[in-house]
Amino acid sequence: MKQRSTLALENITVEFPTRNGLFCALDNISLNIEKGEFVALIGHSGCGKSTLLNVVAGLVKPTRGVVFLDDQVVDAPGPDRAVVFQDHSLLPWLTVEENVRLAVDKTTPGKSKAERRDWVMHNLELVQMTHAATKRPGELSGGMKQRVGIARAIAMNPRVLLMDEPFGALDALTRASLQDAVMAIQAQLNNTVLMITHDVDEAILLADRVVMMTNGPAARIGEDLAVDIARPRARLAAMDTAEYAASRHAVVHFLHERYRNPVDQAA
Ligand SMILES: Nc1ncnc2c1ncn2[C@@H]1O[C@H](COP(=O)(O)OP(=O)(O)OP(=O)(O)O)[C@@H](O)[C@H]1O
Repeated sequence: MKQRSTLALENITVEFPTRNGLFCALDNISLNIEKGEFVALIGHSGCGKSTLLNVVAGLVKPTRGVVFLDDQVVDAPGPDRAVVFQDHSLLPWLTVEENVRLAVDKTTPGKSKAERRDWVMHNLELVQMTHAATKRPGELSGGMKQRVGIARAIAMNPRVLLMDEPFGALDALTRASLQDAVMAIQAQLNNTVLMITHDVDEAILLADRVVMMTNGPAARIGEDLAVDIARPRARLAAMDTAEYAASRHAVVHFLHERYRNPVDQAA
């Protein structure tokens, strides 16, 4: 029998009850992600990306279908799947260090206090935030808060990192610097990642595969594109490759020709 992928979504359908009856958001979606793979999920607003990520996070129960993580059924939130949201969701009354330590305390109960502190600082170092360890979120820029959110997620040592538009609220330069940080961390830790983005360049630069969703209702996976650009990927050099241009063309064609934004179509 064929072995299941590390993360296996099998025939996921999500229907939401609404005042006008059932609304089918996702229709029979199957997706396999291997250990260490970085998958970007892209599609127009409202197609169902967050719903799919929330199913994997255990925050939305599928109407039909099953999610397996290392062959175990996933049907509730758990520390094996850390989520980074667009809004960093740090606790404002705790320092940077305390915010990360909260997650570490929950997920590594066996470690001594000193070990946990070292682990917190190690993860802050990965996102280059040790200098701000004693600051509170209110004293940080948006990009810095998002770095701490990423440190908190990876400090949980999750089997899968789920990112829902993690850089969506940042300006272009800060976004680029965070993308570089995530690529560096990925190269070091070999995380398994599912990331939602609206940004074609971000998807291609970061991901091993770009999974494109059709417009809802009843969204499906329209195309699953492997991005064959060698790693490590230096931004400018990667963008100059023929593979980058071909991948970009495929995604733009999908989003703006085959499955145009339903808002534009209605105009
Ligand atoms: N709890 C709910 N009840 C009813 N409908 C819902 C619910 N949650 C989501 N939907 C609908 O399901 C569809 C998919 O929503 P979802 O938030 O997953 O889309 P998305 O692709 O993440 O959008 P965006 O890119 O704008 O964040 C939308 O039409 C949305 O209105």
